[in-house]
Amino acid sequence: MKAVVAGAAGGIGQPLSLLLKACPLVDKLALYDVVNTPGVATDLSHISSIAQIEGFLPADDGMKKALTGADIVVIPAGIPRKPGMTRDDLFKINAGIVQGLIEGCAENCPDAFILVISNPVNSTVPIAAEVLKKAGKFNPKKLFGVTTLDVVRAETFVQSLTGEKDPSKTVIPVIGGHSGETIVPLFSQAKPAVKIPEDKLDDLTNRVQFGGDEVVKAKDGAGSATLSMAYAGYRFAEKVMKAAKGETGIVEPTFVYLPGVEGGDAIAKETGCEFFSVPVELGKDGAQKAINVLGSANEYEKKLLQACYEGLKGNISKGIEFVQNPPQK
Ligand SMILES: NC(=O)c1ccc[n+]([C@@H]2O[C@H](COP(=O)([O-])OP(=O)(O)OC[C@H]3O[C@@H](n4cnc5c(N)ncnc54)[C@H](O)[C@@H]3O)[C@@H](O)[C@H]2O)c1
Ligand SMILES: O=C(O)C[C@H](O)C(=O)O
Repeated sequence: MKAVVAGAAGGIGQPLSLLLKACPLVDKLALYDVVNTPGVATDLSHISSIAQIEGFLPADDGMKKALTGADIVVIPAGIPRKPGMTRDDLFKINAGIVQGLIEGCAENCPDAFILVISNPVNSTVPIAAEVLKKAGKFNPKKLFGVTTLDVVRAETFVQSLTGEKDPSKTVIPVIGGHSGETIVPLFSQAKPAVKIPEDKLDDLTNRVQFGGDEVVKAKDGAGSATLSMAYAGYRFAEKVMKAAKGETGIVEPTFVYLPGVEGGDAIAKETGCEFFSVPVELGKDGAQKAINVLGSANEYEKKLLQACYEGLKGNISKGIEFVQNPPQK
C-alpha cells in the first residue's frame, strides 16, 4: 500500500503524515508539498515503523515521483481560514491548488483512492470530479470528500448527554456537506439511541455545524483545525485502506458523487444534489454503497436538510463551473 500526502508540510499534513508513518497498513509513504518536505520526511524516517518514507518538492518532477504507484492520495493542501472568513473565501486560492494536484493524480495514479480535505470541500470535490472526467479517469467510487471531522465532533459533543466513557462508541450519521448549515447531524439516528432534551438540541446541532469556527476563533489568526483534522483524516484513510484489503462491514459518512455509487441515484433525486455526504459502505474498490438515511430524519432534521440543499447546490455548481468555464486570467 503506497500512501501519498499532498500538502504534507502543513498544519494538517505533518500530523497526518505521522499517523500514516505509524500505520502498519502502509508500506510506502510519499510526502509532497511546495515547501519543507525533505525535512519532514527525514524527521519521520527515524521512526521504526514499516512504511518507507520519501519527501518530494515540485522541482525535478517531484509531484510525478510522489504520485506514481500511489494506492491512496490524501490532500490537505491549501490555505486555511482566519477569523471572519468563510470556507468559500478559500475558493479563489484552493480551487486552483486542488485542480493542479488532481491533474497530477489523473496523469500519474488514476486508480488511486483520492481523499480531499482542502476547503471548501463542497466545491473542491466537484472540481476534482470534473478534472478527472476531463482526463477520462473519473472513478466515482474512489473520490471522497473527507467529512469525518464533523462526525468526530458530533460524537464528542453529544458525550455530555450520553455519559458514554468512549465517545467514539456512539455512531451518529452526519450528512450533507462540510460548511455551516450544509452540515446536518442526525442525532435521531444515533446508535445506541440518545435522548436529547429539547432545550439542548439547537445548541448541540449548532456546535457541530459551526465547530470549525470555534477552532478558528481560538487559534486567533493562526489557522484552523489541524490536529483534530489529522486524526479524522487518518481515521477515514485507515477505513478506506482496511476495506481495500478486504475487511467488510466498514461504513463512514463521506462526500461522494452520488450517481456513481450504488444506491446514490435515489438520494441525488431526493436532495437535488449530485454530491452529498451520506454513510457509505466501503469495499475493495472504494465506495460500494450509499446508504439512504434521509427517510428516517425527524421533522427538526428535515428542516435542517432543506437549508442544507439550498446552500450545497450553489457550492457544487461553483466547483463544476470553475473547471468547465475557467475564469479569465
Ligand atoms: N475537510 C475538513 O474537515 C478540513 C478540516 C480542517 C482544515 N481543512 C482544510 O485543509 C486545508 C489545509 O489546512 P492546514 O491548516 O493544514 O493549512 P496549512 O497552511 O498549515 O498547510 C497547507 C499546506 O499546503 C501546502 N500547499 C500549498 N499549495 C500546494 C500545492 N500546490 N501542492 C502541494 N502542497 C501545497 C502548503 O505549502 C502548506 O504546507 C485548508 O484548506 C483547510 O481549510 C479541511
Ligand atoms: O473550519 C475550517 O475552516 C476548517 C475545517 O473545515 C473545520 O471544520 O474545522
